[in-house]
Amino acid sequence: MVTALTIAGSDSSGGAGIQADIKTMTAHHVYAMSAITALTAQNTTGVSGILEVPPEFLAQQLDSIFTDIPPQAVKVGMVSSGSLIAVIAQKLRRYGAAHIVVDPVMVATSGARLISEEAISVLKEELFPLAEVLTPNIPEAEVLSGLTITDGASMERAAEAIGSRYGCAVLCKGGHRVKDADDVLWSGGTITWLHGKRIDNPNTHGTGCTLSSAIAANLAKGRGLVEAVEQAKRYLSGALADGLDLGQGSGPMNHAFAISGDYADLEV
Ligand SMILES: Nc1ncnc2c1ncn2[C@@H]1O[C@H](COP(=O)(O)OP(=O)(O)O)[C@@H](O)[C@H]1O
Ligand SMILES: Cc1ncc(COP(=O)(O)OP(=O)(O)O)c(N)n1
Repeated sequence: MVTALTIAGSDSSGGAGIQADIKTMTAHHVYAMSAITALTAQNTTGVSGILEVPPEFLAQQLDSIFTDIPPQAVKVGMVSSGSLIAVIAQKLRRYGAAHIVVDPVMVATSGARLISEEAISVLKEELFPLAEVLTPNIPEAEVLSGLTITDGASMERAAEAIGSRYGCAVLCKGGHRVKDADDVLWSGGTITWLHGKRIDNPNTHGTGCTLSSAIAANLAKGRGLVEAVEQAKRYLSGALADGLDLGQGSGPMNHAFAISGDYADLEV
């Protein structure tokens, strides 16, 4: 079975973070493993608390995983401190991890800040150079590139600036656009637009986590980057279009939209 690992924070409401990643990888028939960086007390209306794991314990989780079931791809999500990022980079290097997707999570939809200022510089120095692809949303791409993004051309410029600086591909996500949901991939000097119809659904909690873990699942299966991103976007759009409506704020998507869940006729 194809295997993948998510290194991210736990979302108690199940729509983002580790929970979204495991659901997404499972929906792709990929065996999902996790290394938890922090617990969040969170629901669809906001984040009320964050409890980071000690760096030594994150290291222990990563050693346990890599020495037993090596993942064929790794997704890195919320990592709030520089010391945790340094541990991740050291372990990914040591074990020669392949197909690393880094979602530079900074702020949740609800407005909660999920990374410290010092951690952003460690992210850039230690983790970005190991990544196959980074997946910033528009505000994150602005922070990382130092450019203002107002349209498709400036999304392309920001993706190129980040990608050429850190030597990896960059998917600048367009969920924060108004009329469409077009994302742009910059990879080795080539621009590929992934056009997405804007779905009229206010429940977008965890879209970024879901997209990045779907990309990791597809890379783990051996797909090339462009195809992995295209397939991931298709999955994300399906989960969003399913129209799940839970909670009082920006709710989660239906990660299981394509799974029947009916095993009555299964012969065992
Ligand atoms: N309303 C929407 N309709 C269709 N796709 C969307 C919508 N909102 C977000 N997306 C898609 O979800 C993915 C995550 O994007 P985005 O919301 O920008 O990331 P983040 O969750 O990190 O802020 C992207 O592929 C984006 O185009
Ligand atoms: C534990 C945890 N990790 C990440 C996020 C942010 O999720 P993301 O999909 O990037 O973005 P939003 O959907 O929240 O905009 C989170 N909330 N919790």
